[in-house]
Amino acid sequence: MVLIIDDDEAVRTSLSLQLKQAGYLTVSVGEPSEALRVVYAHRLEIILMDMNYSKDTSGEEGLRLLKQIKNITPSTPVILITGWGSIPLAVEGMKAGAADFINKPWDYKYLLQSVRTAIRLSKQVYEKQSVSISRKKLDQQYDFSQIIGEDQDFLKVLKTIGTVSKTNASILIQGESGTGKELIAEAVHKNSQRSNQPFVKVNLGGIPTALFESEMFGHKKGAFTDARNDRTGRFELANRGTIFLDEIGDLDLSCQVKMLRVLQDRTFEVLGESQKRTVDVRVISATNRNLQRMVEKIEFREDLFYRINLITVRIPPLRERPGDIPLLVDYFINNFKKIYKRPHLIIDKSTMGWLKELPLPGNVRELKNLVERTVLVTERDSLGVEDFSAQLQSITRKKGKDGLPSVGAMTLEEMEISMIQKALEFYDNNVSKAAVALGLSRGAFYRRMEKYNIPDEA
Ligand SMILES: Nc1ncnc2c1ncn2[C@@H]1O[C@H](COP(=O)(O)OP(=O)(O)OP(=O)(O)O)[C@@H](O)[C@H]1O
Repeated sequence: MVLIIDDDEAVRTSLSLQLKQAGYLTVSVGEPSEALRVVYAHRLEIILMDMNYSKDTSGEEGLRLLKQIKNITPSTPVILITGWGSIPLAVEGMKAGAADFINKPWDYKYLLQSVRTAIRLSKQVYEKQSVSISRKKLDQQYDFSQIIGEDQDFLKVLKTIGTVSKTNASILIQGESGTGKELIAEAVHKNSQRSNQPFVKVNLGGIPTALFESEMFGHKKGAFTDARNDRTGRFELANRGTIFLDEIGDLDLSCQVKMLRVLQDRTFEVLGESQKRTVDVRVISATNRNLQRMVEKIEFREDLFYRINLITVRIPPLRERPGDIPLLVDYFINNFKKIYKRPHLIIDKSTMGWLKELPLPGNVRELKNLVERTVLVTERDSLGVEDFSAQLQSITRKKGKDGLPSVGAMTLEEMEISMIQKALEFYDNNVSKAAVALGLSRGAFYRRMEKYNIPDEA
């Protein structure tokens, strides 16, 4: 798919028409924030983008957007298109990673040639990289023993974290729910020089704002009414080791300031104590939200964003790496053989093929739960499509007396994702109608779509 970004509707329409005629699928947007949403949600062949989005004709906005895109998806080629083309801007754009630079009004033939060349070159680079990343080689260098996957995009993630694990660089792990963010964070720690020191996980989404400081920095007895004893904060517990800040996108603005302070100078104050304490931690953060977009909407502090993402990795959702599904299923089955003492469990090839086609919005976690439930419920050792599909239905359709799935069948988040997808399907991707049906405003509905990376197909 080709993404076209231009604030001029006429340009979007004519580019889209010309590319469609040449056989490309296109999606067009009018402003940078929308563009980033598409970049996060889709795998794109190429991006064609304007350099100016307001009255300012310096091309600065375009350069900023280009850098953001390259940060998210370095391998996707980007062609810059502008009516104010100038050599210095072209040079700046190429330096920032653009594949080509075209002036408006463009020549149709040249445009197509440029698009084709950029796509071909990026494929060649991709293939070269594919050859160079081998799972075997990575396993010789690093300990990724609990992590299954051979997809090239996934291996790129492993290669990056392997390379940076020995440094103290802060890492931001982005990915949908259940893609293995925590597993990757643990692997960074395991492969670092801090591996013998603590790895402390904090679920920031689960800490009420009022308790944030006491939880993160600790308190002295009597610091506030309920402080009956001294308490050690998470940062101190992680001293000399790694702190894993999960769901960092859920932190509210007041807590973000406090987090920024400790991350900036590695000092903090225990509640009820006036002296500052120093801590030595490596910081790994994770989120399934689009932080870049939150920064634009002033929901996430830009300074904190830059502080946590010296290195960013995006774990591809399972639907982008279906080839890993059989490997994961085999791995889970082998584990369950031991755990449930069923040494003869097997799955035939056609069942594996069927599993590969499943949408699995809950990613690896959903697949693991599905396999486990099927193993538990099926008495036969040979597991077939009907056994898995019965369990799938039991998640999506089995209702308790009260009309809800049975407890343990689904997490609240999985239910929310399923309901949003169902409403979109029912209303033929009409977001307004789907939002009303679920009792949400359009904005709130979009925020959830973005949170769960549900693409806007309208
Ligand atoms: N590549 C993988 N190989 C083996 N197991 C995996 C892999 N990825 C994920 N898992 C397993 O799937 C489950 C979910 O993984 P994890 O908790 O790391 O996901 P997450 O992205 O942190 O999820 P959330 O965003 O909901 O916190 C875990 O049981 C984990 O061990």
